[in-house]
Amino acid sequence: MENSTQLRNWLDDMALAHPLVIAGPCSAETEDQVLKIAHELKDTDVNYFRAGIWKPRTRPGNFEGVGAIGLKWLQKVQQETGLKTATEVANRAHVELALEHGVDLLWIGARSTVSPFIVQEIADALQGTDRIVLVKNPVNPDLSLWLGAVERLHSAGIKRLGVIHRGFSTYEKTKYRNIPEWQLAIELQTRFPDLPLINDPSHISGRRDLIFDVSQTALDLNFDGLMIETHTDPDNAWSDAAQQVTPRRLVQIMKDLRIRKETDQEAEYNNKLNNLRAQIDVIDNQLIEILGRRMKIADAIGGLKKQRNVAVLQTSRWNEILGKMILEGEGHGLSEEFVLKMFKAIHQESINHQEKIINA
Ligand SMILES: O=C(O)C(=O)C[C@]1(C(=O)O)C=C[C@@H](O)C=C1
Repeated sequence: MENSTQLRNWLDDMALAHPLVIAGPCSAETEDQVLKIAHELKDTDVNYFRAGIWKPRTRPGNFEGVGAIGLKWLQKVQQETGLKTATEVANRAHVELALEHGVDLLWIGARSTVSPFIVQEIADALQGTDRIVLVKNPVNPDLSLWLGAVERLHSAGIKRLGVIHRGFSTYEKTKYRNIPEWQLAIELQTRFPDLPLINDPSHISGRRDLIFDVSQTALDLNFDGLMIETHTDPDNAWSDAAQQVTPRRLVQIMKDLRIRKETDQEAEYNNKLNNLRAQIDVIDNQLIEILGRRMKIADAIGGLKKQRNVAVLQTSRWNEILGKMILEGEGHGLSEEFVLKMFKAIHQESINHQEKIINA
């Protein structure tokens, strides 16, 4: 699959004055609940009403969705509010039922995207559909797996495609439920600049107080839309209670978000920008040159260690460097996270250099 401006036709055709908004409860619970939320979202920026019908849960025994009856409630949403509808599909039977019930947008969840077998089954069932199909990132940060799923749908003749960034599972304790790894979304945009990219701040955050900031970051990174879980009584939701917001809060979020344009033609802005970029170019070249010099010294250390048969990894020296550099970084406005990442990469490169020398 190649990038093509046609990939964004379905989104451009909507001619929206704001990012695409998909909102609604994590799960459809009852007909009343679905319709109540939909009516509250009717005259807002919301374009698609979402509700989970089949819920993939981490452990059995939790609420696993109301099943096919919920699709009838989504039809009522269309009739009563004029909102288009969206739901997750995870196998052929889900696809067939969703298509039969006129669901306008279908998405493949993170736990399905990891399995090429499941994705292929869904692609085959969707063959040639004109519905919009979005692919959530796989739970692990694997861009090829994510794009591979999109490719399977593309090969099945599905033209109205897009992706949803919902963050990635991690063993580490962080403030997020699923860490965003924004670099991956940036790389995806570099490879497929025209593939519509939606952010799911609800699953990244896992808690409602982070949703605004995650959404703003997404818009600052040129995302095309947001999928935000919305419930009239979030605390008593049957699934994902902590991360859902009320329709009122959603409206406020949309009002407060600053929507940025991709670029600006104004002369003075461009002059200043070019000047600053020229400064960055000079510094980037210096960085590369200086890192090259550091590696030459590492090579010399490798030579010394070879003579004396000493191990490459020197943990205490390494910890000493890290501690010093974190403090140094702080003084220059650099976060600990960044300094750690950067020095881990430098250390690894240094080890690779020495490995070559010591084993030559
Ligand atoms: O000081 C050393 O012994 C090195 O090999 C250099 C260096 C580094 O790049 O700073 C690399 C590997 C060691 O684990 C510690 C530090």
